[in-house]
Amino acid sequence: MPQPLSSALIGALRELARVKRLLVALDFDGTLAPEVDSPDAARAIPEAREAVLRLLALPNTRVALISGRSLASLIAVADLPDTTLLVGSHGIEIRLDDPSDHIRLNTTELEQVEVLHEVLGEVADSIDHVWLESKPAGFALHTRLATEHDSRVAHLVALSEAQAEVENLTVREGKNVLEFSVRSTTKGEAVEHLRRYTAADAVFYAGDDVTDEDAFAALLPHDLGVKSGPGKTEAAFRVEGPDEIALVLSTLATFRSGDVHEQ
Ligand SMILES: O=P(O)(O)OC[C@H]1O[C@H](O[C@H]2O[C@H](CO)[C@@H](O)[C@H](O)[C@H]2O)[C@H](O)[C@@H](O)[C@@H]1O
Repeated sequence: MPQPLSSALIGALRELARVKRLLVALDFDGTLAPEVDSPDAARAIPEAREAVLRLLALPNTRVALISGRSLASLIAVADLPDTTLLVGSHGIEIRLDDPSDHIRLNTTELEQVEVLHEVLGEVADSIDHVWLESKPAGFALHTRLATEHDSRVAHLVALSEAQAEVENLTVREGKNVLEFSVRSTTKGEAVEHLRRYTAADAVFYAGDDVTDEDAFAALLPHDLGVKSGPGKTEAAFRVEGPDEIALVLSTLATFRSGDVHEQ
């Protein structure tokens, strides 16, 4: 059962629902989907999925997922209609309305990915319950099931060895994960890109992790940011987790369908 939303948040959602063109941009893990031990097993809770489908069906309303996952992994776990705009790998991979667009790494980047694979693979192989998730432009070193000590060691060794081998590496820390990428983009840049692409008059963004802070920072005064769960944030509002995010999204869909009919 979700916690009720504050009246301030309900008021802000009512205001936001009135704009002509709205972009609803959402993080996936920890926001629509509760955290689980195996990334492949993560799914949006039914109420969140239902609310996303309602928003997707509304006119002048675009829905985007902006995730740290690779695009392929995001497509598999999100399982949403093709009208959903998708951003994977923290902004590196983008699937808009033309699905034929794919990330192409240059020769140097491809070599760097290979070096990273070797270095990080050795770290993962040598520490219990540490494993490597492969992405087109890098890797996520997962330590969720490792002991706290092993996790710290894995992060330290991986960081120093990867940085020694690959120049200008982008490193991001998430929940029980350290991510290495040979390209540098942020969820904030993704929000800006999607704002232009959809010609949105306002943006709603919800996210739970450190990398979502780039997206919150890219919001403008008339946009609305909602943080899912604990941790420092620049978002204007915070709710407890995916159950409450689902309620936020269904409230937005309800307001927006009313406002859309009045237009
Ligand atoms: O930007 P997001 O959509 O929040 O994706 C961030 C990372 O999510 C996945 O890892 C996290 O969720 C897993 C499933 O709940 C969990 O097992 C892991 O500990 C978390 O770090 C995904 O595997 C990563 O690639 C994403 O970058």
